[in-house]
Amino acid sequence: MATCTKVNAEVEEKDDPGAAPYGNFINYYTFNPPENRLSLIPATLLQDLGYKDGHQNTLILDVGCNSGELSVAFYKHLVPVSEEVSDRRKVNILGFDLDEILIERAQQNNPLPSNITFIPLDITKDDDQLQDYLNQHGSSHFHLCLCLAVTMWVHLNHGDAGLLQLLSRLASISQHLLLEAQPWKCYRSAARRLRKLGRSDFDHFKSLKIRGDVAEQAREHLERHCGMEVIQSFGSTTWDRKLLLFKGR
Ligand SMILES: C[S@@+](CC[C@H](N)C(=O)[O-])C[C@H]1O[C@@H](n2cnc3c(N)ncnc32)[C@H](O)[C@@H]1O
Repeated sequence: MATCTKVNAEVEEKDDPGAAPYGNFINYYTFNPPENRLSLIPATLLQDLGYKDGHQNTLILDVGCNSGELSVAFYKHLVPVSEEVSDRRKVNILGFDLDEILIERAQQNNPLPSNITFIPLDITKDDDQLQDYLNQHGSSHFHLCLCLAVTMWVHLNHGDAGLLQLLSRLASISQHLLLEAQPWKCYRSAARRLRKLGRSDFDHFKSLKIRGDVAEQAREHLERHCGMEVIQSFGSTTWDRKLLLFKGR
């Protein structure tokens, strides 16, 4: 319990979470630094998934990348600076977020613009940009998709159907999916924060049928309806959230 509540307390002090109804906190990485997740993910992940030896081009998608710090740190974690330039060219990340200001910051601070691209995009809207990116890179899918700390925001703002559509869409364009779903206690905290600010509740909070163990229900959907299966669990983050790796069957 402590982790989520602590974070929420910090958020309440540092900025106005009511102004971040999509989880688009302006200083997210000051209270959840990339290391919190990266310490659980092996630096050999791409080799482990069979992507580095002779693979032409490895494409990674970072869903809801906020200001891009985790995308950059993830890239550096998996592709060490010491590697040959030709190897670096083979791994590309596309990070996107619905918040254009966060994406501008990500673009301005991007240390590897030939490998990492940031674009503004709302995943709940039909958009050709992901397909365009895949076409440009001559691939029919992303090899690895990161969906970290995003599911709750799509769920609260777009309901059960929105959450399931998000998972289905990501499964349809990814070979592997690394998922960190926020647990139910975070939903309650997010809704409480909004109420405390005198704003109306998230549109869907009270009517959600997917509640309780959200990560488990996300897993069931991916396995039963999207042709994916869990191949690894990287344990739980310091915020008590599971990091699950799925693979398309
Ligand atoms: C809590 S932050 C997590 C950032 C990052 N994924 C991480 O784990 O470090 C959630 C991010 O998801 C973004 N987001 C929420 N709904 C989205 C949507 N429909 N499309 C794209 N981004 C979205 C928010 O703007 C926010 O930056």
